[in-house]
Amino acid sequence: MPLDDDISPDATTGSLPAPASLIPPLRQTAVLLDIDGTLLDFAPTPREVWVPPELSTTLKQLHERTDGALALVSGRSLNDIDLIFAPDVFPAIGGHGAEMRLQPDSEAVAAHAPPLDKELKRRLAAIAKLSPGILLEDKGYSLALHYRLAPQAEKAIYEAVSLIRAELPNAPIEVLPGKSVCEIKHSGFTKATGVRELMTHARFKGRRPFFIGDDVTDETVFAIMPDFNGLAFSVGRRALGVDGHFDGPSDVRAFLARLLDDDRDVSLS
Ligand SMILES: O=P(O)(O)OC[C@H]1O[C@H](O[C@H]2O[C@H](CO)[C@@H](O)[C@H](O)[C@H]2O)[C@H](O)[C@@H](O)[C@@H]1O
Repeated sequence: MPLDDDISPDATTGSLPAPASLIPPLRQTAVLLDIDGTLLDFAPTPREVWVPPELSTTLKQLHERTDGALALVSGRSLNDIDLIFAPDVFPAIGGHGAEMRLQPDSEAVAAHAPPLDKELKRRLAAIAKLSPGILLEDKGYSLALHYRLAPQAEKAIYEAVSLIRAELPNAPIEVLPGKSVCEIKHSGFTKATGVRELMTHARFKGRRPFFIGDDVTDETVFAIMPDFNGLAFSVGRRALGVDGHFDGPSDVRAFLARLLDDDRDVSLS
């Protein structure tokens, strides 16, 4: 079942060391950031999110100061990410690992993203008829059913998806529960597979990554950070195994801005 405001059934509260003290100099770091619920506050619908201008400035400076080793790691499509952050463009993993762009001016790679079967999509899309307020987000390779505006429909949505899923036991698809969203995507890729691939590329390779995320899908990335001697930070709650956590997106934004200041002090000393 979905975990609306929690990151894991095992999540606990409690304080952990202040994350800023753990981050190495930016020239040795890869900055990996989830978007919704981490960098940005939640909005009633996906298109209503707002990118504070100070955040744009911070991200651009972090991108520069890490020599390009900053990437957004999102469930959103690359196209959607670009619309939200326009006119800025950042390296990104989109669609939970379905797409990747290594540099702002490079072509997107969508190697892991066959389109969802049309008939399956049609059947899933019909679930939106269960209630007003259910929004469909079609990413091509996946379909998201948003119910933030129809919270009472959550159970019915998951039951309807389960029925369809049960009729297709061999279909290479999986159901991703998110925050007020149920997404159906091809199996075989996750945010973690995307990050593993990203970390083989020149600008990221050999750096010590840190990843900040708030959602269940971000836990796949938390789990692989030790493989890169990296650090994981959760948002909202303390997730299992993380190195620190933030109360909310505004704390993440303040933390990222502070990293720039702290790093400037290190460079000058
Ligand atoms: O991996 P993320 O970058 O955190 O993206 C996760 C999903 O984010 C978007 O949906 C969520 O944010 C919306 C805007 O605040 C909110 O209305 C919705 O309820 C949330 O689920 C996005 O629309 C999805 O495609 C992403 O998978």
